[in-house]
Amino acid sequence: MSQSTNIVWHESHVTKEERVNLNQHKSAVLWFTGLSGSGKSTLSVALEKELHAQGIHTYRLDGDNVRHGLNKNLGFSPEDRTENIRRIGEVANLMVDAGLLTLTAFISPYRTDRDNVRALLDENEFLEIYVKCSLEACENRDPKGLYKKARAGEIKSFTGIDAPYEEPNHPEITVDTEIQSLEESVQVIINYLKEKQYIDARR
Ligand SMILES: Nc1ncnc2c1ncn2[C@@H]1O[C@H](COP(=O)(O)OS(=O)(=O)O)[C@@H](OP(=O)(O)O)[C@H]1O
Ligand SMILES: Nc1ncnc2c1ncn2[C@@H]1O[C@H](COP(=O)(O)OP(=O)(O)O)[C@@H](O)[C@H]1O
Repeated sequence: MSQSTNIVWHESHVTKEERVNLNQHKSAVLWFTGLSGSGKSTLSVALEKELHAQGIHTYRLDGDNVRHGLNKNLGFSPEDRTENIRRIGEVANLMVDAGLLTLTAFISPYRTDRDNVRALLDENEFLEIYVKCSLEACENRDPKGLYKKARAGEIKSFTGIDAPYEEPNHPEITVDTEIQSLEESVQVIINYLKEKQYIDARR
């Protein structure tokens, strides 16, 4: 990869802290990770709707706006998945700088890749949310019919079938979508954000 030289950082006259003060809530990344079909998209969409209704400035990154655009040159090899997550981490970092509660919904199967994104951000700005769901249940849901194709050998290197998924060791939040309803999972996350004062408990 080519490296740019002679690049000078130009400081902004509006800081992240000033943007956060204006918004009256903290900025951070809510990083959803889990198997395909575990509920990352469903949950992040529902959570964003709720946060928006409470006056929180949000943005959601997911396959639709990333793998069809910024990362459309990437596939599903281990190297491409790593690059996918690296770029998403950089974009999420910019969004946090912009003062947003940023929700990301990617399988992000490798612990090291997720930890590298965590390391990019300031302390307490990366909240790993493990969307827990057994492979069996994800496969039964199969909302896009992809597990069926993977089992038939039509899709290679499918996460959980013939590509790995590394569970988080110490996620800030775990939701189990086999046990909890969508509404319960959303409430667990909202409660965490209030308890840790990312958002005002009186909202
Ligand atoms: N080989 C393979 N493995 C896993 N997933 C596959 C694959 N091929 C296509 N898809 C579809 O792409 C979605 C996952 O993209 P991500 O960007 O989240 O993947 S990763 O984080 O880079 O691993 C994933 O979407 P979700 O079901 O929303 O997770 C699938 O719909
Ligand atoms: N408790 C739950 N939480 C989230 N999704 C659920 C739950 N129970 C069933 N589902 C269903 O599981 C599927 C999850 O799909 P999706 O959100 O696309 O997952 P992912 O983004 O992780 O691939 C959806 O069809 C959703 O309706």
